Amino acid sequence: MSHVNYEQIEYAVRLILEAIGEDPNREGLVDTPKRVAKMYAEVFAGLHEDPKEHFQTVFSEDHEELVLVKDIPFYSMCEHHLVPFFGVAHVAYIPREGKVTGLSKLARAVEAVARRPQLQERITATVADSIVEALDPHGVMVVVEAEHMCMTMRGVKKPGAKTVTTAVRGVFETDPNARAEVLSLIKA
Ligand SMILES: Nc1nc2c(ncn2[C@@H]2O[C@H](COP(=O)(O)OP(=O)(O)OP(=O)(O)O)[C@@H](O)[C@H]2O)c(=O)[nH]1
Ligand SMILES: [Zn+2]
Repeated sequence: MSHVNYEQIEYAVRLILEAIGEDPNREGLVDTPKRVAKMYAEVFAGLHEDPKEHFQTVFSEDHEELVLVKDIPFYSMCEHHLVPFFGVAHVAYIPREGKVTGLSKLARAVEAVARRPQLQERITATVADSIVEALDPHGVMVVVEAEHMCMTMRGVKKPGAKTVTTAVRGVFETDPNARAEVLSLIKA
């Protein structure tokens, strides 16, 4: 179910078009408010989603070694300017006592958290914390690399600049070798 108020977005977009000096009734723009409402419903669909819900698929597999899903593409919207930032997330964890989740669920959690007005740091930390809470693993490490359109197409205008954020929990906080292993696997 969508929590988005389509009519309100349509009304607001019409106002913005007027405010920039456009004619919202001209042919090319007449359906734009509707399209934008539909797009916002899609790109903000994760707002009321709890990423932990995705970790209900748990396999009792006796694997207490590193699991890394890397290069998970994501698109999000920066909460300051409501323009996209996008890149890849790498999610690593070390399961405890047979609590191994489905690999796709790590990507689903990234997707749920990215589809909100966001900060890159918050995506990184929320994904890590949701895995800790749901699976109680030995450790979690999340690395996110992204390009922010608010830094490329406007403002400081630095296309190509990449922001890298990390969140480490459990053994990754205390063991530099564990962190180094993940980083070398991400680079490999
Ligand atoms: N920490 C953090 N900052 C972000 C993120 N996305 C965008 N920003 C920054 O948010 C800041 C907002 O700064 P403000 O000074 O309030 O807004 P502004 O005048 O539009 O800033 P400029 O982008 O420098 O033109 C900018 O420095 C953006 O680069 C993010 O995910 N994390
Ligand atoms: Zn921004």
